Amino acid sequence: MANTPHGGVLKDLYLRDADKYDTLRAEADTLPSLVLTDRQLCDLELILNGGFSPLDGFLNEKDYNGVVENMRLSSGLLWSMPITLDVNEEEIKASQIQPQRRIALLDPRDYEPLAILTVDDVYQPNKSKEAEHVFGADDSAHPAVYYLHNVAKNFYVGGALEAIQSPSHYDYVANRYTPSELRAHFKKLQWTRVVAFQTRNPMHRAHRELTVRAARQRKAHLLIHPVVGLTKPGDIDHYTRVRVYKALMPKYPNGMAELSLLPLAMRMGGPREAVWHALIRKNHGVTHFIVGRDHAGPGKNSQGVDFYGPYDAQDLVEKFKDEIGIEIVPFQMVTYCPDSDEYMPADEVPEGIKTLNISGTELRRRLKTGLPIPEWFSYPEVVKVLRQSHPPRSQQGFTIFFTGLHASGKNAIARALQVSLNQESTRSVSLLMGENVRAELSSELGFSKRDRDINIGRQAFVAGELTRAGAAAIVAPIAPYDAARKQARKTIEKSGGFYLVHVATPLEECIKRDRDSVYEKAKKGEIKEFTGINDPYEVPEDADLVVDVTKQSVSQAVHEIVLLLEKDGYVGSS
Ligand SMILES: Nc1ncnc2c1ncn2[C@@H]1O[C@H](COP(=O)(O)OS(=O)(=O)O)[C@@H](OP(=O)(O)O)[C@H]1O
Repeated sequence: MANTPHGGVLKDLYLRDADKYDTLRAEADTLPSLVLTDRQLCDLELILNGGFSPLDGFLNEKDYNGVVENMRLSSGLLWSMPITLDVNEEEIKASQIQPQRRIALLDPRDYEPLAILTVDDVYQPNKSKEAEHVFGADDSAHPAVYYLHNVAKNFYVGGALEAIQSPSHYDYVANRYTPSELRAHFKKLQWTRVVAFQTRNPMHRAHRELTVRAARQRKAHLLIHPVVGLTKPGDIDHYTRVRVYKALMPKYPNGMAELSLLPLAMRMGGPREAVWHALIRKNHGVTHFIVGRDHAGPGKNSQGVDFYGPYDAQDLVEKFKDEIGIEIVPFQMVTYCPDSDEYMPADEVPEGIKTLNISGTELRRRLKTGLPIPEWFSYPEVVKVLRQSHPPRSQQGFTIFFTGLHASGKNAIARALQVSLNQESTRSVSLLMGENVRAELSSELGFSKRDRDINIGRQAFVAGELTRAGAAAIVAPIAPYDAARKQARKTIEKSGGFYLVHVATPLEECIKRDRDSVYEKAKKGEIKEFTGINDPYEVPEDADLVVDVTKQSVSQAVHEIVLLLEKDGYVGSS
């Protein structure tokens, strides 16, 4: 028998409201609407499918205060995380949000109506108090506290929901189970004791050993239940992680474990989050839940100290275990003992026995540099997936962003660099020359500061996309403004390497080299806003390389760029 939902009844609002679909769908078109944020969308999905039972809407002020202050809803039921619908004043006005009003809640990706909210109240939270009580400190080094103060809007709207439809998913659809579906699945499999494992990271051998030990100890089956909603900023993307989980699943004995993806928006709230996670798993029908060391930990606070103690989460779930109604399986991380070639819980390793581990940082370093990842640590199938998503520098994209005056030689160097890079077979090389860009991408733009900034922004966007796809992008605009260049660096660095090369050939030399006599025309006033003559050029102080064709040949300049790329591993290594 699957576990009883929290509060006794699974609040599957899809099932409850299925008969009213046509009416609710038609009503939604007549109502004021609110477009959900990404976090609200995750929360809504779990309210509608019963994952957050007993909630059947976003918290009103009374429930919110109870949850913040005492981890209790006004019904007295335990609930540790405030699930709130934050709005701003404009939205309150535009959607006429006030008690008794009905509001259609829209999916931010396609504006489909997902639910109708009947407003109970609109209230202004004390965010610092929420931070202190829920997350333990009003410190923006905590990602949820940062979100609270910098992203969440200033008013919360409470009220019950009626379900219209679930948000559409286009990835790993077959692996997404609602609580009702999972309960039916367990029934079909005749699973009565199920231990769930929560994760937001790739899984390796240690996790497989840990979960199998938990299942063995409790004579239970295993549910691998990773979060694919929102996790900690900087985490490995969920596409890669799900590929990893799928590669790992065949390593369990047949019939022992199932994989289901949870569209949860994590808060990294440590102890309170562990209680929340346990309640969510209970709603999914699970009977046992693994809580490890530093469960859902956000890392260090602004003083460099961990927000929570390593066992705070285990302690809090233990304190409320009767009310949570799911058996908690506390777990030490298992560690590898090379002498006996086995994994053991860290606290059971006899003194003097050698252990090995590879930290997340070390793993990222090995992926980045292409260094081997030993088989005792992970499965070759898992490593293959990670390597595909984290190719070594030699397979990553980069952008060489030239800046310099007209006729400085940047075009000649850019063309020569393209030819030189074409010798490598690893990536395609795209050259965005100023004149081509002006003809194809920015044909309506002139040379005002605003137009130049737009022009650079467009090139940065294209170069960023090429870089992300693993190509080498060479751009060669004048790019006279520091702020626009810095913005370009910011845009492109998100996708791969970025190098600013200043072609610093002096103006007098550029004028001498100018075969079309454009500088002459500019001096005579025939061309307006001409860089170097009657428009500024801000010399970069952050160039990764400075070249000057009065001091070096084109081929020497190209060689210096290649040396720069080689130093960082983009060319020349396997
Ligand atoms: N007013 C004015 N100022 C500067 N440059 C001018 C101007 N009018 C036309 N041109 C010619 O336009 C070419 C490309 O300019 P860019 O797109 O690189 O300029 S910017 O980066 O947007 O500032 C640039 O050519 P290249 O330097 O050969 O790329 C200029 O010759």
